[in-house]
Amino acid sequence: MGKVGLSLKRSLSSSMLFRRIFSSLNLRDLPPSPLISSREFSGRLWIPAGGRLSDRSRWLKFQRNICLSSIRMSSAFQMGDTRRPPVTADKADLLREVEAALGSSFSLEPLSPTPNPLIIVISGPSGVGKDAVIKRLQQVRHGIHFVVTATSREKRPGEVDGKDYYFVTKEQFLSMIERNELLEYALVYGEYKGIPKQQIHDFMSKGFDIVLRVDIQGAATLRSILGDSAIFIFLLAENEEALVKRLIDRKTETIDRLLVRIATAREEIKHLKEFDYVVVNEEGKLESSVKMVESIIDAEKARVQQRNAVI
Ligand SMILES: Nc1ncnc2c1ncn2[C@@H]1O[C@H](COP(=O)(O)OP(=O)(O)OP(=O)(O)O)[C@@H](O)[C@H]1O
Repeated sequence: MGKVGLSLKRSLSSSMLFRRIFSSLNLRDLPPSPLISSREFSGRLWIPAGGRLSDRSRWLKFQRNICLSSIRMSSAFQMGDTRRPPVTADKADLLREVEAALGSSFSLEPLSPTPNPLIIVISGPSGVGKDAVIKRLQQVRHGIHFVVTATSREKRPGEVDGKDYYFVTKEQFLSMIERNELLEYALVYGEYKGIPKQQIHDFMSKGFDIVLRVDIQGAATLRSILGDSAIFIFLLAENEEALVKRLIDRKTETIDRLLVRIATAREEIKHLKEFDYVVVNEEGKLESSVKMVESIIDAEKARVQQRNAVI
């Protein structure tokens, strides 16, 4: 079958273009082509002579011709040509053509380096919701490891050894200090709390982000050890009353301990400016607080100058 060339002016709108092709070919009853869209036409299009296609096999042949001519057109497209390159139905063929023209194949290596694992320090006054936020964060986000803190305090109802804390005796804790196994430790309300180093090493080497939960005093110590290589997040309640109500609701505090925690919280809030971020954990809005922490982590992952925490 001979061929005639039909020159399509690029200035024609896409609807005009299609109307023109379809009216010349009498194809109104045929299904629309899955292979081409009117936007993809430019330059010269080849169609079978005669122009009347009445059955499906001829229609498919017609589509094939369009593809072939489109590939031919893409060969003619040269660097420096400001026209949009024609898009073929077979992207793989076009890709190979471009690679051949450049004389090298395209790399599949990521264009940006893999972000470093982060150390995220979450701190804030007692009862603000540190445990609650971290627990939920662990449920919704993969690739993070919450370092289980060792503590000499009594286990609270519902807490699980090795999951919430490593519950150890005071003697056991003191021997961990002696063996230099803790990144940081402190005596808080008469009880020891400390961060085992080994867990951080193990999980960072596997690419996990590390979440540490410490009180304000612990955060200050970690800042002196880690400097700007870690992210420091201060968790706050929306106001003092909400904070106290939360502590009362928890039913873990005697009135004396409550008073100590409130006085301490008032002092601790003054340290806010030493942190990188503040997240307000509003009453009944735990999910939003967790989302905010996630956003901070995501933004840190997108930093051009990555933090580089080394323990
Ligand atoms: N956004 C919130 N809305 C309502 N209640 C909350 C919210 N966040 C936490 N809580 C509740 O407040 C109480 C205190 O939370 P949590 O134990 O997590 O605080 P914490 O900062 O870890 O305290 P501590 O430092 O004393 O261990 C818990 O009963 C918890 O379920």
